[in-house]
Formats: sequence, structure tokens, C-alpha cells
Amino acid sequence: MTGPEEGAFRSGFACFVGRPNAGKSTLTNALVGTKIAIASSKPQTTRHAVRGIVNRPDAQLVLIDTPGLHKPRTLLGERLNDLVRETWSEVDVIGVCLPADQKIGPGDSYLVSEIAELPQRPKLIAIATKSDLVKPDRMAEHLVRIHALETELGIEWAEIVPVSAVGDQQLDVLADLLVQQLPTGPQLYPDGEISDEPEEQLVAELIREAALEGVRDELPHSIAVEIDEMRLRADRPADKPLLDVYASMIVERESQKGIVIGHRGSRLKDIGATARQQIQAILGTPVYLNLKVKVLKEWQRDAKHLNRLGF
Ligand SMILES: Nc1nc2c(ncn2[C@@H]2O[C@H](COP(=O)(O)OP(=O)(O)OP(=O)(O)O)[C@@H](O)[C@H]2O)c(=O)[nH]1
Repeated sequence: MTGPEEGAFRSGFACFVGRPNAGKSTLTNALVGTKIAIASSKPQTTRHAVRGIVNRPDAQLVLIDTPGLHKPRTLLGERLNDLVRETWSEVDVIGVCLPADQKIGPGDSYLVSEIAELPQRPKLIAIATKSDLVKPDRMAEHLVRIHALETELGIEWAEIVPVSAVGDQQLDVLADLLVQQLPTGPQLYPDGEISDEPEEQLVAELIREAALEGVRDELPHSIAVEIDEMRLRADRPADKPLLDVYASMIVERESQKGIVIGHRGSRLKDIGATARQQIQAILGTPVYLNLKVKVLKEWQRDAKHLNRLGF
């Protein structure tokens, strides 16, 4: 059946949620594609970090980043959780990522029940991620369990869809399903603008990701990254730009500083190399990266520090 709005342009916001390692980032990157371009314009329609924009002839889907939801033990934890709930209430559709190679557990149920309690609930799509890792019978079992969450938690899935971001299975289907949940409306961002996260914030996030690689369990939320200075070096020819980035990684304790720096500075070197590569790839400019590690005791509990770090 063809409704009156069939064929109309749709636009809106989506975010992916799920336990750590559920495949959210990989999925986002796969949907947005590799052509990330950074524009420094501030988002007009949302205060939240835009992770990427999917532009299609029939729709514009804006993917929003949210930190994970955690049991709050500090002021930072509480603020992050509030931010997450706020973001959830403002998007049109939430993709709940439930990796097919893992049993649905209490963490997943907690997350979904938190969404169920939102006063304004967006549409929900259950995404059985990493479909390439499992056989059809395991996937069938997984999908049945996902379906059962509806009655268990009092929610309703608009769709349930298996996807593999790595194997490029059903990505188009997922994009279509997400777009179907958006209201009709005009483009929210100009064409060609893939991500409009302010550059400094993006660079800080890339450094933080590099720093957490391999030590996520030891330092989950104890690292913040502050950009001390970031600008194009003055005396360079126009066709050979160099971006100078001075950044501090902020930890809470001396022992954490040791972890970040590593044996004879080996980890710090790796972090720098990884982050520099990522920044260069995304900004398209060669980068000189100078990284420092600072201890700011209990920064997560201190409102002044939190404000300064942008939380
Ligand atoms: N085989 C397979 N692996 C995947 C797929 N998607 C993600 N992965 C892998 O799963 C791991 C976690 O993926 P991420 O995208 O970082 O997961 P995330 O949910 O963003 O993780 P957090 O940032 O910790 O919350 C990575 O090693 C990915 O390569 C997939 O479709 N198939």
C-alpha cells in the first residue's frame, strides 16, 4: 500500500546503544562510510556530538554519539548518565546492538529497561550485530530471545534485524529500516558534511580511544583528554600544512600515569603513533602530536574539573 507520504524526504537522528564491544562504532563507521569530512560549524539542531551523517537521495540520517551507561559512582558518572538519557529522549530511533555471539545478559536487559523508562520513548530497532560470527541456528535462537525482551521488559521493537558490519551483511537493510523510522522533513545538515563534531573534541576523543586501547578494564573512565593547543603551523607553504596538537591525558592517580606511560615510555609512544595516524586520516592534514600525562587527583568527583574538561 502506498501512503500519502511515500517517497517524501525523511530526516532525523539515531543513536546506537549496547554493551561494550557490541559493535556500535564499527556499525557507525560502516554506515557513514570512510569519507569523513570535518566541518567546524556548530550543530544547529542538537547539542549532542554528531558522529556521522548518512546522506541518501531519500533521507538524511544523523548518527549521534553517546557514552555508555554505567552504575554511577562519581559526579562524572551521574552527569554522563543524565547526558545519555537526554540524548536517548531526543533521537527518533535507537538501535539496540545485541551481539549474536554473546548471550543476552543482565547488562543488556538493564540497558533496555532504562530505555523503557524514558518518558518520551523513541522507536527501537534491535540489531543482532556480528551475524558473520554465528551459524543460522544460533542466530535463530538469538532472535527469539530478542523478541522475548518485548514482554519481559515492556517494550516494542519496530524491527529486529541481523547485521554484520565487518562482513557487510544487511547494512543496506538496516539503513532502510532506520530511515523508515524518521519523520518526513528537510535535510538538517548541508550536503557533503559527514561529521560536524568540533575538531578539538574529535581529536581529544581519538587520543582517548588510543589511550584506552588494551587498558580499558584498568582505566575505564579515568582518562580525560584536554587539547592544550591546536593550530596549523605558521611558516608552512600552503600545499604542505602541518597541524600542531598539544594535548594532555589526565588521569586520577600516579599509578594510572604509570600505566599510560608504560615501560620506558613505550605505551605513550604507541598511543601517540596511533592517535596521530587517526587524526591525520580524518583531518587529512599531517600532524605533529605532543602528548603529556597529568595527574589531577579525583578529577571525576570535582565539579570544577569536570566543567573545565567539558562534561
Ligand atoms: N566479526 C565481527 N566483528 C565485529 C563486527 N562488528 C564489530 N566487530 C568487532 O567487535 C569489536 C568491538 O567493536 P566496536 O565497534 O569497537 O564495539 P563498540 O560497541 O563500539 O565498543 P565500545 O566502544 O567498547 O562500546 C571490534 O574488535 C570489532 O572489530 C562484526 O560485524 N563482525
